[in-house]
Amino acid sequence: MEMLKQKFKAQADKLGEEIKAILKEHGDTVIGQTTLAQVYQGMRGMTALITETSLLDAQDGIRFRRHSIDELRDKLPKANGGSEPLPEGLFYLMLVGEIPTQEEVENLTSILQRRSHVPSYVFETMSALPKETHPMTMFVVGVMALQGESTFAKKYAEGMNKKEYWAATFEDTLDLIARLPHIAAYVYRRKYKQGKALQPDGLLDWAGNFAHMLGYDDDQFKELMRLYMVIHADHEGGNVSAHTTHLVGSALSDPYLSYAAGMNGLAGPLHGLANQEVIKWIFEMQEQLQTKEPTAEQIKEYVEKTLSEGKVVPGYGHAVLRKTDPRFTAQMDFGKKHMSDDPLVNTVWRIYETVPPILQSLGKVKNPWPNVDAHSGALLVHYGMVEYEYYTVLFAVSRALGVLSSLCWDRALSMPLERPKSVTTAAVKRWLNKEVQNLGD
Ligand SMILES: CC(=O)SCCNC(=O)CCNC(=O)[C@H](O)C(C)(C)COP(=O)(O)OP(=O)(O)OC[C@H]1O[C@@H](n2cnc3c(N)ncnc32)[C@H](O)[C@@H]1OP(=O)(O)O
Ligand SMILES: O=C([O-])CC(=O)C(=O)O
Repeated sequence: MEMLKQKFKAQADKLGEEIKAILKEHGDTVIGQTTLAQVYQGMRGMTALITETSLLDAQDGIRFRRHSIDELRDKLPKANGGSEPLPEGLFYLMLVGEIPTQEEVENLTSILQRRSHVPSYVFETMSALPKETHPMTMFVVGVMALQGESTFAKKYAEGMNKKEYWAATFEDTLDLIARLPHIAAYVYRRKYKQGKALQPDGLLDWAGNFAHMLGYDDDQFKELMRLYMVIHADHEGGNVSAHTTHLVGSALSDPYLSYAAGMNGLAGPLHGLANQEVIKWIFEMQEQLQTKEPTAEQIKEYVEKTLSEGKVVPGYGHAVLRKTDPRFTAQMDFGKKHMSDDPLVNTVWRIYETVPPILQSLGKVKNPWPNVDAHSGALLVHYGMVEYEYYTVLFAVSRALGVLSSLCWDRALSMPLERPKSVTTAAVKRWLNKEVQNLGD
């Protein structure tokens, strides 16, 4: 742990110096223009954030420290006998910018195991909620219950020096990542498995143990969990969950508060909740059509019905991507390898052939291609995890790796309070009518 922490600090000090030099020489350089449409329409395409852990290309998709998903699947260390990357390795990569060795990943796995204890009051807090509570709500309540454990919050209350913020954030990050699978597994077991919690297996890796605590001991499911935890971890800084975590963290809210805030954003249907919406939508289609494998023609009609009811087709479209999401493709590859004759997985692939031309024909959808959420549920259902309301919790556990390593960077680089300017439409009108010189006067 000390080695990883020192390595991170050394990288952060180096980058901090480079940023100082960049700002000294180029601080006044204009990087783009902002239009009124962008301000009114969700700030699409407006470069306004620095996030070190990953970068999204509209055509090629996400790269983590310049490594594509295919490269990660190839280069990151694997579990014994496995072929999918270990998410601990990706976390290491996002933190320090280097692909770790097998030994470095194994060390990180054991550090996380040692920090994974969750106090019983956290489970008691979650169990006070009615069983019907949405799993994401239970999960975030669990995270919030744990907030009293924050090293950052304790040290801040004791008068911590600014120079120590990064170290306290680092401690909280490791603690929280170590504990999240336990909180998440508790939610699943309580809601769907009569509250029968399963003991962790200290010999397993972080994702393998998570699968085990959920109650899925199939080796292939463990492999799926490793892949799932890698591909959902980060998507640069502007997505709702990453941006929210960063924004809330900028007020020096501790990592527990910041992560919980971000996950409330992930729980929205246009963001992470879309994965549950996809399977719900497909199950409803199967029920309405009375078939497990609808034809392309039947899917087309169902899509048109969805659109005519003023709803979006879940799992399709993206705010940045303009091609099929490589996270979709990675899951398709996993499906072809392990379950190519599964009817639900085949339906997902048939939807992929059917939906893009329909969305394209609307003339307004900027990206008619599938995103990560279009595929994930069908793989989970294959192994028996049919409780789709739970899926976003898996996403949330994975997303912790990205947003929390980013939060470490935020504090190590002394990122300031985020506070952009807003204006009213009345102010916009005054400015357009030339009644005032500057927008916002
Ligand atoms: C992990 C993730 O967060 S990935 C995204 C998960 N979300 C989904 O899959 C939900 C379905 N998709 C969507 O709602 C959108 O594509 C979003 C939210 C992802 C992106 O939104 P935007 O950047 O605003 O998309 P875009 O600029 O293409 O929107 C233009 C129009 O097309 C519509 N559109 C976009 N995607 C879809 C879709 N999948 N189905 C139907 N209509 C769509 C928009 O609703 C909008 O319509 P409007 O002008 O009548 O309001
Ligand atoms: O990038 C986005 O806006 C949404 C997304 O796919 C993610 O956060 O994984």
